[in-house]
Amino acid sequence: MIISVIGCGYLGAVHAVAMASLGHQVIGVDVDGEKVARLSAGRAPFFEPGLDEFLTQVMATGRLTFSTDMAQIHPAEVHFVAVGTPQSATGAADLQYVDAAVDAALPHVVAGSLFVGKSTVPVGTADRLATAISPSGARVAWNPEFLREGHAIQDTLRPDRIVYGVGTGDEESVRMLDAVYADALAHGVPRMVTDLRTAELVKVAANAFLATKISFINAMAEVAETVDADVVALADAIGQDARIGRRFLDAGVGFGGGACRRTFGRSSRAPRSSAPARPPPSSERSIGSIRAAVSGSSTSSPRSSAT
Ligand SMILES: NC(=O)C1=CN([C@@H]2O[C@H](COP(=O)(O)OP(=O)(O)OC[C@H]3O[C@@H](n4cnc5c(N)ncnc54)[C@H](O)[C@@H]3O)[C@@H](O)[C@H]2O)C=CC1
Ligand SMILES: O=C(O)[C@H]1O[C@H](OP(=O)(O)OP(=O)(O)OC[C@H]2O[C@@H](n3ccc(=O)[nH]c3=O)[C@H](O)[C@@H]2O)[C@H](O)[C@@H](O)[C@@H]1O
Repeated sequence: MIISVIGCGYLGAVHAVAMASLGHQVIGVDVDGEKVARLSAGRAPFFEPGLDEFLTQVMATGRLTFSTDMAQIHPAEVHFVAVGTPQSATGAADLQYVDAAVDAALPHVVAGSLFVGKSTVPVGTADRLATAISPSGARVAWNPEFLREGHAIQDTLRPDRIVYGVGTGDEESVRMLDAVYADALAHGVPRMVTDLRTAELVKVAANAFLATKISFINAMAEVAETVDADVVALADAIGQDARIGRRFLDAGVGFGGGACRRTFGRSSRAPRSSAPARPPPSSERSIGSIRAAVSGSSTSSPRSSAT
């Protein structure tokens, strides 16, 4: 297939090279000329193990190019939107880059092509974009990304699941995404088809759950410290329970990754030096933070404020 990737940062650059490695023709577009120049020279603008070598190898096939010129996306059948959605001052995701990218792309897309959102967005974003995009004859799907930095290539080529959020009865988008992900699907990667809102919420829920695990083990670390117990042994022991699992149960200074912070705000735990211990985030605060991430607002309910 012919694919465009709009936004070639961490997610987009890895996605672009991974898709081209599978035989797709890929054009990556970014507003950052320096980033495009580096990628075009086969050098990643960030460190990800193996990415420079992978880029060089795939670019030699002629199937992968990068540009700052949005007009280059014209022949693409599928446009992945992978621009940043940083946390704004209110705690909500800032969607200005998503909106600007779609606005810039629209004059160049052909009827029947498909916008596929990969950026992490508040619920309702895809519906809103679909309204703006439909006059062009293009459609919208949401395909959240779960890659881990440091394992980004492997996670992109062989994710543990693929989620397609599509509009009601939109079989054509499913067919097109199946063609994009044919290799992973042929290797047994599970794929789930949901509505647009569920796909957006799946991503927020996954990050919220991971943040909850870290917050929990950090709270247990404080308890363990108080009673002179060993939190690592504790995590090993409870992690043996298949219902709990050992992963994401390493106590530390609290979650600091971009996505977990976007869901929950600041770090879940102060450094040990800030004793006395303070309680973990209350369920009330956690749910409030999830609401903000879901709705794009720190105060309103998910349904009422989704945009
Ligand atoms: N980095 C990660 O591990 C993961 C990121 N995500 C989500 O993916 C999205 C992107 O994240 P990253 O790649 O980490 O961000 P990033 O900041 O590395 O990359 C974003 C890119 O978008 C470009 N951009 C901004 N406006 C543009 C426009 N109008 N047209 C074209 N390009 C434009 C920027 O120049 C930048 O290169 C975010 O929503 C993030 O939450 C989701 C899963 C994993
Ligand atoms: O949506 C996203 O963008 C990404 O969000 C998270 O990634 P991220 O928030 O960037 O950071 P992680 O590397 O997952 O780690 C979060 C933080 O928690 C800490 N952590 C992690 C695991 C653990 O057991 N304990 C712990 O303290 C890490 O050291 C790190 O500071 C998810 O792990 C990714 O799968 C997801 O794709």
